[in-house]
Order: sequence, then structure tokens, then C-alpha cells
Amino acid sequence: MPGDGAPCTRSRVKPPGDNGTDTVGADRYGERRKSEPGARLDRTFQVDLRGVVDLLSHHLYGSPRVYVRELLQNAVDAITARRSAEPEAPARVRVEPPELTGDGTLRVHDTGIGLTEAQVHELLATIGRSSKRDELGFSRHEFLGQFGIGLLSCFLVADEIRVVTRHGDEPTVLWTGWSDGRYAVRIAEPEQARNEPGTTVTLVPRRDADQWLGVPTVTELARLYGGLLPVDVRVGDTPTTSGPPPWPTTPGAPADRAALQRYAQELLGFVPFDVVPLSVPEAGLTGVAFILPAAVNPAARAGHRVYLKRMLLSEHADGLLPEWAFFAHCVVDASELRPTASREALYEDALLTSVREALGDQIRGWLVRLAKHDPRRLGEFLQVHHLGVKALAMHDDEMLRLVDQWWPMDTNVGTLTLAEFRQRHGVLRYAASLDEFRQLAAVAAAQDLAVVNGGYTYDTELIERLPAVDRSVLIERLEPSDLTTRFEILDPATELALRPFRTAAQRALERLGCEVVIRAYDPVSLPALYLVSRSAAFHDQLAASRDRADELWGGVLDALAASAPPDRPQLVLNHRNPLVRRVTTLADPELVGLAVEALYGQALLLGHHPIRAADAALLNSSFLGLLGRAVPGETRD
Ligand SMILES: Nc1ncnc2c1ncn2[C@@H]1O[C@H](COP(=O)(O)OP(=O)(O)OP(=O)(O)O)[C@@H](O)[C@H]1O
Repeated sequence: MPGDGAPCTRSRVKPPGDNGTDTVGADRYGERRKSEPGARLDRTFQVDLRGVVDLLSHHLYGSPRVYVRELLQNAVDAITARRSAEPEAPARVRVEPPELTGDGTLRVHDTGIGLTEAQVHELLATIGRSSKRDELGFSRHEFLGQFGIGLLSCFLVADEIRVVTRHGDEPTVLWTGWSDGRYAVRIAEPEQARNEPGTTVTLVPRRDADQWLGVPTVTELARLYGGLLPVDVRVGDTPTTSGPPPWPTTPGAPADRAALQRYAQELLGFVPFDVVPLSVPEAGLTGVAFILPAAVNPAARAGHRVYLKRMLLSEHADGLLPEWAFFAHCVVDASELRPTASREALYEDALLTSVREALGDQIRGWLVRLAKHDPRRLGEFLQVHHLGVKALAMHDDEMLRLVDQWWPMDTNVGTLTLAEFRQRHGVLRYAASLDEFRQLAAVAAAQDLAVVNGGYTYDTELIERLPAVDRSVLIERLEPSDLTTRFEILDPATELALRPFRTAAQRALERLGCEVVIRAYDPVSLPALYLVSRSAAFHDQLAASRDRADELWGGVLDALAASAPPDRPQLVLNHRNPLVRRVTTLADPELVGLAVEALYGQALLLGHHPIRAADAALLNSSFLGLLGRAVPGETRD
């Protein structure tokens, strides 16, 4: 009988309602199974502990190392519970790995509240039972634990767990649990009784788990998980707690920036671009965002270092910041956020959503302040993290203004911010893709037409969003084909004289679906431009795909091409260019064909247009043809 010093050994898990004296086993259930048909059979689930441990180790916990965290957590919770009634009670946790115990076991001693015999039966023998929940089953605010499964994690590294515990002046109780689900409880003999309240948990290691229990590993894990805990934790005599967090933990307290920079360097391995203190009182959250000093891939989220009630939850927690803030790495401690059961991630609930928004606002506020007080630093920041800021500006008006004012854009009249561009050129004229900008840039500049390159990620979308934020902003998308309307049309007499040439030239390019146009424009040095409207570009892409497609797919593409408007690309020859003028006066129709083909090929290359199979063949034949003409000598068959 428990309570009189005799051991009580149980099979698997004790069913609720068991008063600790009955034997639970097959006989009792077997008897019930024989009940008459129709009679109600009340049964209690049994749990196969090996199955549960397997579930924990393979599906819940990322690694057996979490056992250190769970033991520390239980010790700290027990100390918290004791000190709520006895504020002066000692707050010490001492871990003794096998090198120190000398008997192959690992022991964790705490000065916590301990357990009575009844509590041992109730709490240590029932999976999912926790003393850290209130009557309604909600986790109690002051404790780290809540699920009632943590102690089981010790079975990831141990075959046997022994607990020696004393609550107040109650007798010391010994509990032993085995990984096959049995446990035994007895009252300690006088010589085994504890002198002080508290608990010692002893792990008898599994044969394959030695490496998790050695002094170096345990010291490292105690530092990792419990470095910020508000109690004195030691492994042997080595302290593993390092005092309070280095960031301000009370509202309004100033941040020691130099100390935080050092902290980032030691802990995270980089000197941050800046440090932003964070605070969300409703979540009991304080911490710091380190602005990363180098660009990172927005898709590769590294996660944040999150402590819950000073115990490390994860070094790579997701979901703390909005996605756009990938340039910040946070280290925070929160008392109200909840962990998932694995204690390795944040539980996604309404509080986490509002924390994410609040932290996003604080980082956004830092950016706005930087723009106001230190534009040079902001420029440096944008050089590194413009993608994140632009992504944010897609939805955030203030960030859009920041990009407008401070982000240097590529234009055909130099590098300018959008605000500077508007100031100098009025209308915000832009090319929507890099290809369009390349076609337009030089020619538009020669026409005194300033154009912004909207081809980089988010740029066009941001330009097109600007008028929504500032109604005075005028924008105009410039297409390559719009340029022809700005080129000078030749006088009727010249036009008439050039008609035979134009006909011959058109004949040469007809099969490529290109229209030949002659206009006069600057720069004089440019002989020809290949201009594609959006619908013509679409046609070009269809044609290029058609070249590569099989029968069936080719048929589909043909049908698509037939349904699209016949807007042909144009080869615009520049009548101001001396070479073009000479070409237009050639008498030999074959040479006209070769020259026009060569100009077509050069214009394609210059504008970075895709070269289809037909274009490549034409480039080849015109080059060889011209070379044949240029090199003297007889052609022999
Ligand atoms: N060192 C200890 N001192 C006093 N009581 C303890 C100690 N360790 C465990 N207990 C008791 O055993 C119960 C079960 O512990 P266990 O670690 O399994 O779950 P928990 O801490 O309640 O929750 P969680 O699964 O979230 O860690 C605890 O609620 C606590 O009452």
C-alpha cells in the first residue's frame, strides 16, 4: 500500500478514478467483457507508453536533446510554485551528468515545491495530467509547462526515471517509472529522506543515448535553452544562466546599443546594420530586431530566436514578423504567446497575429524615422534591402512614399529617384519591362524623352500605384511602338522616290512578318530600330514557341495566333543615317535585300530581341552574302 512504505507497482497508465489501491489489469476488464448483451460497459483507455515515446521522439520532438529543456522547465516551474507562497525560498537548479554522479546516471536537483504522495500518483503517472493548468484546464500564466507530457521526453534518452521529492514537511516520496509503462511509488526510508523540500530527478540512460548526457552536451544545452532563466542553474559548479536579457525589459528603458551589437555578434555571428528595440505589452513581449547587414533571399526565411517566459522556444521560429520584414532577425521573450506541443514553434492564434502586426509597425516606424532623420543611412539600407521595402510598398502607402523619395531608379537620363524624375520631367514615363526599356532608352533620350526603367522587380507596379497615393502624380507607360509617332515623317517627294526601295525591302522581310517603315529620327548614328508593340511581342513569342512545338501543341498555338490582332513588328529605317541613305540608292535588288536583312538582324541584336530560327538563318545568309560581295574573286560552283 502506498503511504505505508510498501512499493506499489502499476502496469502502464493509471486510469482516472483509481484511488491507488486497486490493481488494474486484464482480469477486471475481462470480467466486464463478459457482461450481458445490452449492458453498458464503461472502460478506460490504456496507453502503450512505448508507442507514445516513439510518437514523441519521431513526430513531436526534433531531437532527444529536448529532455534537458523539459527537466529545466519542470524544475523552474516547481521553484516558481514554491516561491509564490515562500518568496524567500532558494531558487537553484543543479544538474549532475554521469561524470559527476559517478554511477552512470544524470541527476537534476531543484529547490522547488516538490510533490506529496497523492500528487505523485496523480501527476507523474498520468500522461497529459499537469499541475500547471487551472480548474478549467487553461494553462496557468506563471508556469512554462502546460501539456503534461514533458517528463516523458526523458524516455528519449533514459530507460528509467526516478523522482525523489518532498513537499513542505510531508514525507519524501520515491517514484520510479520505466519506459515499458510500469511505475512504482513508495515512501522513502528515513535514511533516504530529503533534508529540504524539492525534487531530484534521476535518469538511467539508455544504452544508445550516452552522448546526450555528458557534461559538455548538457552544459551547452542548459545554456542554449535556459541561458535567460531567472534562477541559478548550474551543471556541476558551472553556471549556465547569464542574467536578464540584454534588451530593455521594462517600457521606456533605454537600449544599450553597443551591448546589443556585441550580443548579435556573439550569438548570431554578424554586426547588425541597426538594432530596433521591440515591445508588445499585450503579449508580455520584449526584444530586439537586428537589421541584417547583407541582403538575404526573401524566400529563405531563417526564423527568429524566441524565448517564452525566458526559456528558449526556438532559434528559427516562423511567423513572428510579417513576410516583408525578412531583413530583420528578432530575438524576443514573450510571456503570453503559446508554444505548440513540441515547444519548437509558436502556436498560430489571434494573439500571434496581432503581435506580428505590432512588430511590423515597429520596424516600419524605424524605417520612417530613418528617412526623416538620417537619409544617408536609409540610402545605405535600401541598397542592401530594397526588395523587402519595395514588397512592403506594394501595400503600404508610407513605404511607397519612402521608395518614391529615396530609391534611385534606372532611367535613360541617369539614376534618379521617382520624385526627382517627376520634378525634372513632369510626367512619370516608364517602360514596363527590361526589354522594352532597352529598345527605348537610347532612342527616347535622343528625342529628349526621359523614361524610367520599370523592368526590375516591383518597379512597374509601384509606379502604377503612385497616383493612388498622390493624385498629382501623372504616369504614362511608353511602348516601343509609341516612338514611331514621334519620328519625323518624310516629305511626300522623298517618300515617293523611296517607294521602289521600300517595296524591295518589304519583299526581303515579308516572310518574317516584319513591316518596313522609313522615318527620320535621332540619334543619327542609329541605322534601324526594331519596334515591337505588346501584341506584336506576343506574336513573336508565339512564333518562337511554334518553332519548337510538336504537331498538336503547334496547332493550338496557330489557333491562338489566328485569334490575336495582326499587329506587326516594324523595322524603322532611319533616313538621317548616312549608311541607310546609301542603301536606299542601291540599284541592285539583290544587294538591297542583303543590306535590309543585315540591318534587320543588327536591329534585333541591338534591342535584345529573341532570335527565332528564321531570324538566325537570315542573319547567317545576309552576312555570308555581304561577305561574298565584299571579298573580290570569282565564285566557282
Ligand atoms: N521537478 C519537479 N518538481 C515538482 N513537480 C514536478 C517536477 N517535475 C514534474 N513535476 C510534476 O509533474 C507534472 C507533469 O510534468 P510534465 O513535465 O510531464 O508536464 P508539465 O510540465 O505539466 O507540462 P509540459 O508537458 O508542458 O512540460 C507537472 O505538471 C508537475 O506537477
